[in-house]
Amino acid sequence: MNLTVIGTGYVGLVSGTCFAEMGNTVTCIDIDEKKINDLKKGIIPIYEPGLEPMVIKNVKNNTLHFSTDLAHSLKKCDIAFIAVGTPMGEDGSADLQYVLQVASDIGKHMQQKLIIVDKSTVPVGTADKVHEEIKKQLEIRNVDIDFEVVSNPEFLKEGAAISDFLKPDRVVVGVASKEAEDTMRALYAPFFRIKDAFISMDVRSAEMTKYVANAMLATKISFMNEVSNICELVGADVNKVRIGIGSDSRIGYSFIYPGSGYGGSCFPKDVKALKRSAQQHGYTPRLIDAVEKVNNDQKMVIANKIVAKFGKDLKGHTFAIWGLSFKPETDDMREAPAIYIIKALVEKGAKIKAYDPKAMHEAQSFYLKGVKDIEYCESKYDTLNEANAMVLLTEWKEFRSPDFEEIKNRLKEAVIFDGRNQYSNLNLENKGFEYYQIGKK
Ligand SMILES: NC(=O)c1ccc[n+]([C@@H]2O[C@H](COP(=O)([O-])OP(=O)(O)OC[C@H]3O[C@@H](n4cnc5c(N)ncnc54)[C@H](O)[C@@H]3O)[C@@H](O)[C@H]2O)c1
Ligand SMILES: O=c1ccn([C@@H]2O[C@H](COP(=O)(O)OP(=O)(O)O[C@H]3O[C@H](CO)[C@@H](O)[C@H](O)[C@H]3O)[C@@H](O)[C@H]2O)c(=O)[nH]1
Repeated sequence: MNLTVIGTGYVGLVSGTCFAEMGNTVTCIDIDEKKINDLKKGIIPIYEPGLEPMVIKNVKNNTLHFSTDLAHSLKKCDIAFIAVGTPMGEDGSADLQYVLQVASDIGKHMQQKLIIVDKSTVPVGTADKVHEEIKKQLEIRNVDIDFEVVSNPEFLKEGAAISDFLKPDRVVVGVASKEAEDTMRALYAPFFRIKDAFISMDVRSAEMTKYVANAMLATKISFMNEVSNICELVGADVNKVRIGIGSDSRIGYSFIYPGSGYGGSCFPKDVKALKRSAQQHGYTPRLIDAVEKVNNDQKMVIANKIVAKFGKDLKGHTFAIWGLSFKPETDDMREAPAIYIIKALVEKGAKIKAYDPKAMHEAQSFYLKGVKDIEYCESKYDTLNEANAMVLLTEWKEFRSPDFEEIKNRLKEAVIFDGRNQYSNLNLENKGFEYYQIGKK
């Protein structure tokens, strides 16, 4: 098929590349000219394992193209995907301005029958708004072209985006016609070599499914974080409790890791948007509200432990931060707990020495820009010199089994704050460390 993917960010670039990999001819469109020019030169704007070689291969094979010219791409197109951002608006609801701008652009330029697929995460009812906007533009042009708006929310995780897209647990598609369903089924058929996981439903239910999936996962995390705080008070070990409950197949092990709270470009904004949607319909969501509140507090648990150990005034103290991105295997720092924790420590007078395998540029140039007293180091060990403690915030693989003798030799005091419980099994106290983790005293 000939596909146009509009919005070449995490979702658009990964989806477009994977569709090309499966034999389709794809044009990825963006309004960011620099991004498109870079991509044409083989420069990939994000770090995502496996993405770069796949982009380069498909560009070489002429199956993947990058352009800013939507009108041209729509001339020969069977399906157009909308994959632009839906950031948090001022009142917490999803900001639809980019989605509706794209709808308007499609309406201005489409030439023949088209399926428009909404891949961005959007509130229930957005497909109707996209439909209206396209229809409005067609009426202005005084043309009558057949089209359908389909919902196809994306469930990929950053850091594992390529494998999630190529081997999805399921593909959810919201359609109004059998024809659109058949086309979407044919597009995704090559992704289901082992087991058919294509789920079709009505458009509104598909739109809702995306928010509910993210809110459910966020709920599991906040629940475990709340449990971790109780564990500390009653003298239990959350790491053992996690294994104890996860072994029940009804509960399962996934997404019950306690830590410094969930971050990223999705959970924080999508939980808020679902809450806002409910409120707009006159319902006060209590559980979803609590999920958000627990998460906001959880980001500060490690900072509070540091204050409890070193005092409220952290002047003259230096902390070695290991990990800045919101999770491992990505350079994405959107809503990363590290932003909040570092700012809280600096506000109390502390100096920071930070290292992250991939996210230092993002931190320096944007997310922690202007925050004084941060030194970015070339390696994890370089952060430790003159530091009062090491603070682990992202569980990158290279942090998993470090040389603890080296850590002890370099630190001023042998103190570790572990915001992701990476070393909970290692008996660091026996190695001479004062060790603080989440959910165990
Ligand atoms: N990042 C994820 O892991 C993930 C996973 C699943 C779903 N989602 C959802 O997918 C959507 C996109 O997220 P993202 O992380 O890829 O966003 P992103 O910010 O990385 O990328 C969005 C891109 O859209 C471009 N854009 C904006 N307006 C445009 C226009 N009028 N025409 C063409 N391009 C335009 C921007 O320049 C940008 O490159 C969001 O709704 C998000 O919630 C994201
Ligand atoms: O047990 C866990 C699992 C995750 N996290 C945190 O939760 C956040 C989100 O992690 P993850 O879900 O792995 O990454 P995302 O890339 O944000 O992916 C989520 O958000 C995407 C965007 O909507 C969805 O497509 C994915 O299905 C959904 O997992 C991160 O800060 C993690 O550290 C925990 O604290 N404990």
